[in-house]
Amino acid sequence: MTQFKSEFLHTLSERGFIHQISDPDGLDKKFSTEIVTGYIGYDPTAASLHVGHLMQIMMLHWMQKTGHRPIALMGGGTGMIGDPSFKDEARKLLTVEGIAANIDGIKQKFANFLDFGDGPQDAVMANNADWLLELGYIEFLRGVGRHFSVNRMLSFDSVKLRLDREQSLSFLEFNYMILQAYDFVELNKRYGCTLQMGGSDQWGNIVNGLDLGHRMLDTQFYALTSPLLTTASGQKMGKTANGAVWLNADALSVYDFWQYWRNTEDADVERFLKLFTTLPLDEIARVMAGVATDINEAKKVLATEVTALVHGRQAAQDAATTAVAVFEAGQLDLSLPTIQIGWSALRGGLGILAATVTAGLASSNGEARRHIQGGALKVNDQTVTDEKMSLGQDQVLSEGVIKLSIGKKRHVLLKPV
Ligand SMILES: Nc1ncnc2c1ncn2[C@@H]1O[C@H](COP(=O)(O)OP(=O)(O)OP(=O)(O)O)[C@@H](O)[C@H]1O
Ligand SMILES: N[C@@H](Cc1ccc(O)cc1)C(=O)O
Repeated sequence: MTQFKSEFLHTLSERGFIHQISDPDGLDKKFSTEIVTGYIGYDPTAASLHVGHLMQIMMLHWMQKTGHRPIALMGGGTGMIGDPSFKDEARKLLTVEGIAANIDGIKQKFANFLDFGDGPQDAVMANNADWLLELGYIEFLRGVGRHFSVNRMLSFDSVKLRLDREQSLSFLEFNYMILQAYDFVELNKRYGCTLQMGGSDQWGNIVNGLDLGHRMLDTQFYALTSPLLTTASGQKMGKTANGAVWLNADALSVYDFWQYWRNTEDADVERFLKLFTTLPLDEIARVMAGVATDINEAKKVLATEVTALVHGRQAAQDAATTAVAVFEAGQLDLSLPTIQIGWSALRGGLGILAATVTAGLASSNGEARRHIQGGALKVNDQTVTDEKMSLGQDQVLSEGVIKLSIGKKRHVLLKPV
């Protein structure tokens, strides 16, 4: 591990955030001697950010914690195009209304991690729609486009895959790199920003910005990327069989979010404590020292700390309490994720396959059937063996709900209304 002198790079390095830096010594010196302004961009591709983005948010958080100024950039303009980096096909084009709604959805979470304001170390929220949407085409090509070599743009790994497979890379997508590079220049003009960070898939886009800063402003910019995380078993971090692990509670319940972390593989616990919590390293060492007797305690600390950062301490503690009630005391806990169903559906008899899909515990009847065949599906803690079973009023417990479970850890309450 490189020994950095600045608190920011030292912190990032010892917690496992650094994949690549464009000029490590120069950047270290800069962080040691001045307040640095740096940014990360987030395209509004969904109404919530997911756990993959969390690492990128934590980097901004550490920037501010160590006395620097982070910018969270919403990609209201770049979201109109879609970043082709390492994607094997074009993303679906988002509508203008969809982008606005997604930005509303993802914006709020940043306040849990950053303090926004007008002071020199206060975080800034910007939106590249403010400058990208009003660019004049010819003027832009003459002012910015002339600095880009198509030959070089085609040489980046981020687009190689498409070209090698002879899959189409539209001209629209090909422009993405230039616009992200231009954002860097614009953020420098507006806020004195000299650093761009992102996941390692962003390297190509970021170094294009470095070149453009040099050519247009004769200013040195810096790039810092984090590794793209995979779990110990090789899965892309943040994606589960049921979809992404969203940060917004209306997209994934706080309880399910807590459970995701509680289910961390043993080999990932320490790494994730460093990346996704703000616990000091000596505290993490203390937590890990207890692992020899019970790694589950460390997983609970991880789950509660990450959930507290993302959803607040109270919600995290409630989720932890619910989990204890559900797994350790075997009680029915009414704060489990609950889905309302009509009484009329229940009176007519609700097929177990449809009920499992409605509860979100399977994405299709076929998957629900496989859960039953594997002995994983339970109704009110009783294993279901008959896929023709139907749920009726008899299954409604005194608490007014029917409990559906897959295995020991996924539970949903169906509440007839
Ligand atoms: N597993 C991860 N580890 C670290 N950073 C990640 C991870 N996943 C995503 N990111 C960061 O978040 C940004 C957005 O990622 P990405 O575009 O892959 O997410 P997405 O919108 O959910 O797309 P998709 O589902 O198509 O992969 C990336 O540029 C990357 O920097
Ligand atoms: N390209 C980034 C988002 C981004 C957008 C604009 C920027 O200036 C920087 C980054 C991503 O796909 O995650």
